[in-house]
Amino acid sequence: MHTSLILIGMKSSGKTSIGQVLAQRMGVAFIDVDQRLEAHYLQATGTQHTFRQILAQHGADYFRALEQTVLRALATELQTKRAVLATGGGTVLNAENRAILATMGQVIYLDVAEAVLLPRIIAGGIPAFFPYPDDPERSLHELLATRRPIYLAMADRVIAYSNEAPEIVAEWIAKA
Ligand SMILES: Nc1ncnc2c1ncn2[C@@H]1O[C@H](COP(=O)(O)OP(=O)(O)O)[C@@H](O)[C@H]1O
Ligand SMILES: O=C(O)C1=C[C@@H](OP(=O)(O)O)[C@@H](O)[C@H](O)C1
Ligand SMILES: [Mg+2]
Repeated sequence: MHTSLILIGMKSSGKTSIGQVLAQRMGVAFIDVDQRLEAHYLQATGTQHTFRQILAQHGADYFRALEQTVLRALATELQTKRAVLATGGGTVLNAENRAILATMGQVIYLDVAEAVLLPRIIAGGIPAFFPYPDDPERSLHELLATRRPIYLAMADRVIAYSNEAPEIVAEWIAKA
């Protein structure tokens, strides 16, 4: 079944915020890979941690393995359920993850300029995966240089926006 909408894009591009609004508007379930990862971690360890804490404490390899486990389970779940799925910014870096996402539905890339992303990311706190913690601008620039071609190649649709509210962007996605 190819009816779910999959949101991909850089950290703070609005996948979670827009996805929630979009799912409500469409009357379908909202699923966030990072939230599922937190739930999986809680079940496995008995400890309640945010996805940021899991990444910071256990490192990227552990985080990516957990993310893939969650995605494999979601592939089965979305065979019988229509949803808006918000991925994490790095979910599509893995080839198997990309193949799984492609089976789930229409992939939408939220393409947001660096100048818009940077203040959002700084406001949220520099993520553990940024290569230069003291230079978020350079970190973001390098990450986007690597990731943007992957996001573009994987996307069925590209939604470019800058400071429009999640409600507005959700409306564009739902109407097109
Ligand atoms: N359209 C938007 N306009 C302004 N701020 C936004 C918008 N979308 C998200 N944000 C802010 O950016 C941060 C990250 O948003 P989030 O939805 O978690 O993005 P993602 O899931 O892509 O990392 C949050 O603080 C959120 O309030
Ligand atoms: O870009 C990334 O590599 C990541 C983005 C995060 O999700 P959001 O893009 O929803 O913030 C989360 O999965 C993790 O911190 C890694
Ligand atoms: Mg998110």
